[in-house]
Amino acid sequence: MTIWRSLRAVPSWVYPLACGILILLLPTLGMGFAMTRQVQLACILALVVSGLSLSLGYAGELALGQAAMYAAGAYTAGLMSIAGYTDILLQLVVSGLVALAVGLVTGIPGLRLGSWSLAMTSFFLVLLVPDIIAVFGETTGGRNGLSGLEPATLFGQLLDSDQFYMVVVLVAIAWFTVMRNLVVSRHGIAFRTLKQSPVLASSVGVSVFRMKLLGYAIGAFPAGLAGALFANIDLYISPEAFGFTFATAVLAACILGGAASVYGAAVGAAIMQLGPNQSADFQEYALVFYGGFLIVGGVLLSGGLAKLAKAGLARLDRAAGLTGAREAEPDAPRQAVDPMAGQPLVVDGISKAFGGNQALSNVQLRAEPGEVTALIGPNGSGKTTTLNMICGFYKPDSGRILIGDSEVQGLSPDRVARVGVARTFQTPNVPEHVTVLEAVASGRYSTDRASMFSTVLRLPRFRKVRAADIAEAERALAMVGMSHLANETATALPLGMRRLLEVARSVVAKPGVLLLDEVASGLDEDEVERLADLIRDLRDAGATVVLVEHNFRLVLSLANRIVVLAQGTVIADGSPAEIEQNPRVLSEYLGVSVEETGARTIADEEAAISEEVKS
Ligand SMILES: Nc1ncnc2c1ncn2[C@@H]1O[C@H](COP(=O)(O)OP(=O)(O)OP(=O)(O)O)[C@@H](O)[C@H]1O
Repeated sequence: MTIWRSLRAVPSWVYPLACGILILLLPTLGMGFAMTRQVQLACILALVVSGLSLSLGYAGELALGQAAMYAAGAYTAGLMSIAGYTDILLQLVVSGLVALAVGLVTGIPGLRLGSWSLAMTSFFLVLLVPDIIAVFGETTGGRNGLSGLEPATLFGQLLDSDQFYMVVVLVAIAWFTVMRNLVVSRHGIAFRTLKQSPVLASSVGVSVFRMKLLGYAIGAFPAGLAGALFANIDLYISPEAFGFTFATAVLAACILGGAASVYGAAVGAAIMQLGPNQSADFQEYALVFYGGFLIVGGVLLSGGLAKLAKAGLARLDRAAGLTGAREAEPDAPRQAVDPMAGQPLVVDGISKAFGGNQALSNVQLRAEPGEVTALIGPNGSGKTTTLNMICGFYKPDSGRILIGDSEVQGLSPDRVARVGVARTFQTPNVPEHVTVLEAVASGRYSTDRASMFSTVLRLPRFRKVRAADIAEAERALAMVGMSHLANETATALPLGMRRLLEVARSVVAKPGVLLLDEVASGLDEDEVERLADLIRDLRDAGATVVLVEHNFRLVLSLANRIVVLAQGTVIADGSPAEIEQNPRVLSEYLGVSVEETGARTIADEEAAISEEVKS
């Protein structure tokens, strides 16, 4: 176990890099031509599969178009070679960019239409590839294939087979480094968040359309690189290599290795290429095999080999005492809340109808910095619709919403988030496979931008933003008393902790307006008390807090101002003392009249009801 601990102390990127270097040296270790050719084909397949991982495993978009982008890359390189541009670096760059362009052009309509459209358009794109190649037969060689390619060169020097092998492996190492850097970054977390919940992603400032398109289009780039390398292996390409069977093989390798895993793509591709693909009989029945595997593997091997490997690692870590199921410490001390620059929120006469259902009519509400404004009302009265309207998930039919001086009605949710609105959800929404610290840091996506370019190259800008993300997330966790849970898996936390995590994620970007949607529901009394203290601290630090809550006693203890909704209209707006005595509120909210109850307040009524429930 000491050995295991020492091995785990080594940074995790060292192992795949060491594997890559070993593969690079295989010819010098005596590996023969036939085998090195298979290794090259495995690297090429791994590049294509890795592109699919990005869009399917990380951005959550099923798209089979990688085969078409692979073809685009191969034919670009092939035509360049015939035209005398044999430099492999030039071919790689141009083929990658052409594939990226194909990804962008084919991804935009598919993603605009939403739902399964990208899966369908990319599926048809793959089916069309042989026909497109045939239509441009004079240039592409049509169904007979493209021959007459010149051997690849590098800086004017002809590459022999060993040197070309090194190029293939180095390109694969370079791409997997890029992929790893992208995934281990705020963009990688944004992809995971998007896959889990587009609503959550947009509420932290991620543009869902842009991010999905980026996932699909960036995934096209390695397919283009793979195509350029493939064209130079046999110096001949034919349309059959890019058909539906290949697309299914890519999908099968992706599922086998684990779609949401950087190196799973390489493992899945290696197994496919060095295993079944070697048999001529298999080639004949490949589609049946892949189809069968996708059905069985999709069910039995969800998460792929990567998931099994992670489970094995976790078990060994536990055995070595490196991690342990840590008990939640609800009484861990909280740090003070940093000053917050809250903005006034004005909801000015918004109305919204869903078909014939008038969910909101002329709703007015105002929330000030340094105050808790509670929004209450019976089920279906329009509280969540009002929050969704403020966040940009619904567009009001009429009326205005102002955050400070900025009008936000009609803006998309990610833009509203960037103006400074943060929220928690009725059911805590936490992405899978991320740590508590990463989940909290994801709330800063719309602040301190670090481009994907600076991220994959680990430029100073990326390092600066990452340091700020970690520092702010640590402060937010200390503020909610969860510092000790920073490295735990976020989804493994109990409900109360996940609610606190959401509060931390909401405040980490110092929002102008903080919307808390039924944040106390499902919590026990101690947890509610702890949460109430936190909300008070946030209020005192200057935050503008809007609290949607059914727990009326909590509302009374926290709110500076209460707005009561019933059937989509504001029926009362005032201080807790005023609202508590308001006869209309009493009758609408609890369905009792003042005559029946004497001069009792809502809190009394709630207490009486909960007594009845207990007995
Ligand atoms: N997307 C939608 N499509 C159609 N109707 C909707 C939609 N969202 C909300 N509604 C309707 O709008 C009205 C207000 O619902 P809303 O969820 O805002 O109420 P609420 O006060 O938040 O209720 P609860 O306390 O149960 O969460 C309801 O009649 C609901 O059916």
